[in-house]
Amino acid sequence: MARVEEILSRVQAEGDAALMELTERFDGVRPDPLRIPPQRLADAWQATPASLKDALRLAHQRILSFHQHQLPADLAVTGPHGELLGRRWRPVQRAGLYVPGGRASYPSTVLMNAVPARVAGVQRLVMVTPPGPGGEPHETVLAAAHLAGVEEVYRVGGAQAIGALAFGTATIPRVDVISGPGNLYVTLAKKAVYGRVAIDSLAGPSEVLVIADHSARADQVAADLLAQAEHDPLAAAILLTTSPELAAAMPAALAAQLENHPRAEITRTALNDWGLIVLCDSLGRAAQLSDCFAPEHLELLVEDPEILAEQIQHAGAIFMGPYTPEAVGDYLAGPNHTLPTAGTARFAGALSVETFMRHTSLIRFNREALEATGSAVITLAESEGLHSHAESVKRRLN
Ligand SMILES: NC(=O)c1ccc[n+]([C@@H]2O[C@H](COP(=O)([O-])OP(=O)(O)OC[C@H]3O[C@@H](n4cnc5c(N)ncnc54)[C@H](O)[C@@H]3O)[C@@H](O)[C@H]2O)c1
Ligand SMILES: N[C@H](CO)Cc1c[nH]c[nH+]1
Ligand SMILES: [Zn+2]
Repeated sequence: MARVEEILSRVQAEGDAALMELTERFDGVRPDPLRIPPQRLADAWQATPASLKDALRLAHQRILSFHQHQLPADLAVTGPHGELLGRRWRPVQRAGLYVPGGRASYPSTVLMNAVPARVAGVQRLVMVTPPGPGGEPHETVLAAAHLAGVEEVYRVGGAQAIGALAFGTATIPRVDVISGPGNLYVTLAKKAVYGRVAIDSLAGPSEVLVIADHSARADQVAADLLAQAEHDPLAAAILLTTSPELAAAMPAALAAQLENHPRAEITRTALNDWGLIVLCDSLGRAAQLSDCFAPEHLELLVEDPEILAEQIQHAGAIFMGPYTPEAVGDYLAGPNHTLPTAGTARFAGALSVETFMRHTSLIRFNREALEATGSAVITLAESEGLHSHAESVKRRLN
């Protein structure tokens, strides 16, 4: 946090100059100019191989149709005296979309950020993402931005990008909401700027917790654990199982898939530091332990996952049954893959259309309503010692 605060202070004080200098230091590239020309996004889409275009279109379509169901409805309630009480939803004006890009590239996160923002009706989408070693973000990230209708992309990442979106610089506009996942620096920066801007959640290094019984296959459990461990050395991969045979088979199953693994170093570090296999005496006990951790992703590889899911209180997303590897949720199931981590699923949920909206209360009293309730308002105001509050009602009633 001390490092992040130093980065944020520099961005606030020095603006674009700090973005150049910090990106050069952390990403090895001076991003001058910061903005990716809009035509580059269209060109990247044109250059995308047909099979990848099809996969992106399928993901986009499924994510869009799921998020369209999330649009919240306005509320209009008539009180007992005919007074109007309501709640009205409106989009924020500007959204900052963080797309990670340090240890892997995340075109899927472009879609997971941009689709709900567009469904919400946000006017201006400002995407930030770190430049790769060649100086530009990954080609497919740019292509996905084009597909999702994002035109404004800046090649800056890390805490400095979050600072730019929160404070604004000469080039990057200050936004109302920052969404999107990232590593520890990004996540702590979002936490630090919260209050100046809204954020979706603390969606940091990935986590998976698998609850498995005797019906689960060791190789599939291993693949699912490795799939999150490979994101980041700080990723967590935990298995809670009631099957001694499965627990005993796991070390060999993991080792086999780690052989010649292209991301073996990151993955091994994550497993060593944040990996765990726990033998539980019942599925109920496993559910309790899972709730203590409140995982970002919870997989239920058990005979009756729906019954077990009912017992779970805290999880960012629950994946049920043998045909639901967590990876389907990462890419195209439909619900958002940007999810709270580090125990914050106790009080936060997935990025959604509401992330990019806020609601305003509406109240319209008529004379009858004020006459019926005014004396109670006066009594309450006087009990709080707030003279003019009471007066504002009295002057209408008299
Ligand atoms: N929770 C979720 O919903 C979710 C979804 C997708 C990805 N993720 C997570 O997102 C993260 C992506 O991380 P990443 O690193 O690949 O990309 P990233 O874009 O989050 O971070 C890269 C940036 O970190 C900064 N950085 C790196 N080292 C630094 C240092 N020593 N000091 C200051 N800044 C530094 C650099 O500016 C760099 O641009 C992973 O942790 C992954 O698990 C989470
Ligand atoms: N598992 C990540 C969320 O923790 C999301 C993701 C994107 N691409 C692959 N995985
Ligand atoms: Zn993933």
